[in-house]
Amino acid sequence: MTTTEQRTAPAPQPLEVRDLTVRFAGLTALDKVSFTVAPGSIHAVIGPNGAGKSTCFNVLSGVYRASEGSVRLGEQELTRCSSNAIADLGVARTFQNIALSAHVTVADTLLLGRHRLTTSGFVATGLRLPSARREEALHRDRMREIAAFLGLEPYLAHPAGVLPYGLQKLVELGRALCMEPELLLLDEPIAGMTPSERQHTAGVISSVRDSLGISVLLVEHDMGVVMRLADTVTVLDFGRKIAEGTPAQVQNDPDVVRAYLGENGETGHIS
Ligand SMILES: Nc1ncnc2c1ncn2[C@@H]1O[C@H](COP(=O)(O)OP(=O)(O)OP(=O)(O)O)[C@@H](O)[C@H]1O
Repeated sequence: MTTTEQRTAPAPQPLEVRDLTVRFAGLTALDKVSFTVAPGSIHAVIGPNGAGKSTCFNVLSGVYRASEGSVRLGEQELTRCSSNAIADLGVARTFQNIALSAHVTVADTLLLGRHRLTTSGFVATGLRLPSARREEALHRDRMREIAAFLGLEPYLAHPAGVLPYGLQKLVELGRALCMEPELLLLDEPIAGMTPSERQHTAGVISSVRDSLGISVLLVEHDMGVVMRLADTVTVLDFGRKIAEGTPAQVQNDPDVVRAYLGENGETGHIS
């Protein structure tokens, strides 16, 4: 079995966030937040503006350091790991503000996601030794499978940065999937999309769970999509967890309704 194949089916493990606290010069952005992302589930973190969602996301992906608390993927403690080390442990993230190059094809952008799985050394790759060529072919095959899964095959030879925004977001998702993660962190994956792009991407996200068995943690403002996709929803408000449960449970939770009512001053309806 090749290294590539070994990395494609990691045993699913829970992500356990315990008493996560983040302080920025006197402001407590996250206050003892705990939740568990069950293996193979879609877990959403929602909350009004400034609730602490991005801060949480940035700690989980190693961009911010926790002031207190722990984040574990199975037995691995992530809180003191760099972003690269967290990616090596099987956690891939997408970025809200994507910046894909107009000079790099979709295929090469997706292949960037396979970089950390490449085992051939610099010299073998540079000299195009047979072992390096075989490995490259395996990565290209897998990249094509992932592109087909996302519906991106027709665009493989196109420059990524000039595609419509919705397709660029799918390329960004594909780059993360090419890392063969066991946990995918999606930061507002459908923001800025047209209704049909939103529908397609929501379908892709549920297939990531159902067909690939990858756990998904997402931060998303579109409540309709969150309520349709998520198995579990954690609700933050002013850095604290105020509710957690199935979409139906949190939708009817008085604290959640109050938090959103405070924000929009109108209906407090979450849908
Ligand atoms: N790097 C930082 N330095 C100082 N304060 C920060 C920093 N990042 C976030 N904050 C503050 O932490 C709090 C939580 O912000 P965060 O961006 O995590 O909320 P959010 O729920 O993602 O909001 P939004 O939905 O508007 O993106 C806010 O008061 C914000 O101003």
